[in-house]
Amino acid sequence: SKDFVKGLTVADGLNGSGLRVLIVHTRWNLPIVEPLVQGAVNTMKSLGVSESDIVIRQVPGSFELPFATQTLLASAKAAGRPFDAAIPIGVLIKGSTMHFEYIADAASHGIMRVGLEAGIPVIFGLLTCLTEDQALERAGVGKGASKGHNHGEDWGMGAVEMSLLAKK
Ligand SMILES: O=Nc1c(NC[C@H](O)[C@H](O)[C@H](O)CO)[nH]c(=O)[nH]c1=O
Repeated sequence: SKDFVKGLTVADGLNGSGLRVLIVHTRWNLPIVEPLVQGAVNTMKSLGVSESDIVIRQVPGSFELPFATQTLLASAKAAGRPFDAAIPIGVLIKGSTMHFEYIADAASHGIMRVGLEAGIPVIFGLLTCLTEDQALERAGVGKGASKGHNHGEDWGMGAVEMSLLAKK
């Protein structure tokens, strides 16, 4: 398999056709969140997921991601249209207070718990960055020549891979 990113390679033979995936993204830091969402969508489509099977919803900030993911997974299941995976996407950038730490801690533990309790793979789509440049780099829109790597692409691949793991 070709080298997808340093430390993460493409899992061979991923076929995402027929999978339904939920993306919940924040409006906080939207100029960085948008390329992350696009990276996840593009990668999932390249792995066979239909655009109509990718549902995109938004919330104010990362603290709202666990609740939104939980409630949207539950309502889709109740409607008989369950999701195979969810990708909550948010960008936390350290400010001058401890706010960042508390949200990062709450959101990361919350996102993990939602997946385990729902029995549906939930990808950790949270960037926790100390500077804006770090966040831009990890959304593939960095100011440097390389522009960095879009982690949204990894999250899209992970959603397909984890959905198939659960189905085997
Ligand atoms: O503070 N910084 C950030 C932030 N704060 C808002 C928080 O997530 C929540 O929406 C509010 O506290 C209201 O519940 N949300 C982010 O996604 N990134 C940040 O960098």
